[in-house]
Amino acid sequence: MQLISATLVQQVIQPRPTASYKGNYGRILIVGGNARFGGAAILSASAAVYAGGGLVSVATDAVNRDALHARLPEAMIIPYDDANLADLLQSMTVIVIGPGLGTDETALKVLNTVFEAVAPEQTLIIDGSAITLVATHHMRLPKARFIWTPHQMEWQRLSGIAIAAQTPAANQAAAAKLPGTVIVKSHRSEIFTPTRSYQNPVGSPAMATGGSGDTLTGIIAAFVGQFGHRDASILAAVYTHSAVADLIASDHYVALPSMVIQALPGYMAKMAAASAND
Ligand SMILES: NC(=O)C1=CN([C@@H]2O[C@H](COP(=O)(O)OP(=O)(O)OC[C@H]3O[C@@H](n4cnc5c(N)ncnc54)[C@H](O)[C@@H]3O)[C@@H](O)[C@H]2O)[C@@H](O)CC1
Ligand SMILES: Nc1ncnc2c1ncn2[C@@H]1O[C@H](COP(=O)(O)OP(=O)(O)O)[C@@H](O)[C@H]1O
Ligand SMILES: [Mg+2]
Repeated sequence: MQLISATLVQQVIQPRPTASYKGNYGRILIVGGNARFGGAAILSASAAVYAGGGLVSVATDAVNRDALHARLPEAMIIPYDDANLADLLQSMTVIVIGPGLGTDETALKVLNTVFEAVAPEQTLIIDGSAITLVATHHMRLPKARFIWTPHQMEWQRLSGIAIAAQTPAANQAAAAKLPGTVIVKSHRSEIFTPTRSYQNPVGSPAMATGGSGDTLTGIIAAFVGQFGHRDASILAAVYTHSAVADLIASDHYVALPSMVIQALPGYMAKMAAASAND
């Protein structure tokens, strides 16, 4: 299993071309946030904006509108039960579904809408409640460029492998049965692409707080939106999430998701400058 390195991150995060605009950096839709877990969608969307996503929209429970606008005016909003959701989905580069979505009937309906609308060239990041829904309802998967981001319990539900039996070899075999890339999150997350496996060498228990995984989904979405859907973009996103948290944890006991999000543009500027100096 190969370790992800800072060098790879510097290769991925390049200075932006002068002649570019928001349309060059990805159209991202975050689908999630029910009445109870609105914060998860706000964190995911905030991470996508602060990690450089060009245009970020959120499909969420209507009750989250004011909080999202107040916290993140850069994001656009649509209620996730709006009849126009299917049309909006078709214009996206990257779709994240699951942070705070919940697992009730509304959530299942929203997930079905996304599965019906998604096209093969679109990136679909499946996280949180959406993983639990796919696992419990044994849902048929559409054609798309999948990225799965289960924590160990979600991975147990999806793969059938008990947490204690989640060895790299067992995880790799189960990941190979799923389309796309699987990120099995833990204190040392493992990333399985269709052909290779990697481990994230950074990160700490300062990240062990609700919302850390929601934040990761937004960073992955922004990196794929800006730097293309390739293994390097996904690996660099995983590393960046933890490396930023490590910087914060050097003088803070906890690296809260909101703190990580705030620190993303500064970290990315340093990586881009390092890549420009190579
Ligand atoms: N601010 C918010 O609105 C937040 C909403 N969240 C959302 O809440 C929904 C439920 O997600 P949860 O992950 O809380 O619930 P889950 O029920 O999916 O997983 C939590 C359960 O798994 C167990 N577990 C074992 N190993 C674990 C591991 N390595 N990591 C995490 N759990 C492990 C826990 O003990 C617990 O019983 C998701 O949609 C999620 O996105 C969470 O992200 C927390 C923050
Ligand atoms: N002890 C730890 N060391 C390193 N990273 C951790 C640790 N605990 C949690 N993380 C990271 O935090 C994130 C947690 O994701 P998840 O459980 O989905 O959070 P949530 O759903 O609450 O947002 C993952 O990226 C995981 O790798
Ligand atoms: Mg999660």
